[in-house]
Amino acid sequence: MSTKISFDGVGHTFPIRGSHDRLTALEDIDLDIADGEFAVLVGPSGCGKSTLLDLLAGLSAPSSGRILLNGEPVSGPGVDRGIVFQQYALLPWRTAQGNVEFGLEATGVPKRERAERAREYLELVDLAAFADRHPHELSGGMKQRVAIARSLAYDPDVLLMDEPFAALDAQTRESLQDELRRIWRRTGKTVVFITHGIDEAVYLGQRVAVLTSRPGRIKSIVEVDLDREAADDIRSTPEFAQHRHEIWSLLHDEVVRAQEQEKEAVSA
Ligand SMILES: Nc1ncnc2c1ncn2[C@@H]1O[C@H](COP(=O)(O)OP(=O)(O)OP(=O)(O)O)[C@@H](O)[C@H]1O
Repeated sequence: MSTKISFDGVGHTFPIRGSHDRLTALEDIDLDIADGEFAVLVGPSGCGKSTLLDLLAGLSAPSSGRILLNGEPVSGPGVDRGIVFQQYALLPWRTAQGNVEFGLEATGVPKRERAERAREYLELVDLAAFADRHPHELSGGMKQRVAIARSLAYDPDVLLMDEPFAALDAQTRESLQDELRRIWRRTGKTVVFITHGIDEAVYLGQRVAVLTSRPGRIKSIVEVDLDREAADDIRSTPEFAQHRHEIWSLLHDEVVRAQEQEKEAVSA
């Protein structure tokens, strides 16, 4: 399968307030993601996951190294990448339909086609019946489905998801995980998904990249090899538990180190 995204020696630093030093958030990230792959990034708090996604989204430029999308350096945001954040970022004064159409307005899709396409993507996330509702009339899970529909409606190549289900209750999260896998299989998009949840990573990812504590580096990449047809409840199988434990073990030391870093930062 062809490579869709390449992180090639990517590093990123931020200025530290009141100091001439800089904080190294990411260091020497090398990672290739294939066209159509579902890649998950996990790592301790503050290790640079969101920074990595922002760089891929083109919201900022890496301090070192380069990021290639379809072989071309990322030089800014583009409609080839859809982003879904933890917070829904929906426009409160627009209906679900209006929110999905909003993404299409910027891309110059004619009005009638916008309405049709928004309808189609609301159907894809099972929300056609709620097209006329405003965000305050929707549950958290529904809002996040609208956000996913909005990102998919302008047909990006790549879907970037930064802890999109973190604010949801456990049942809603699991049903959205199923829905996302179904959408991914149906659309063939490349997905880069950030999470704190090990179960979520194993359930969703074809590969899970585990990052170190700050500065974030790739510690290990775990291939998730599950026979999803074999069990109704895949999360309770021994294979699932084995993958879960492998990632947990890789993360454990990094989380301890990240907590120490946090304590040092508070007492500095
Ligand atoms: N604009 C900024 N200016 C200065 N420091 C920043 C900035 N953005 C992020 N950082 C720092 O860079 C490091 C990485 O942050 P980032 O948000 O990418 O981590 P993360 O892994 O996504 O964390 P979490 O899992 O808690 O969301 C943190 O130490 C953070 O404080």
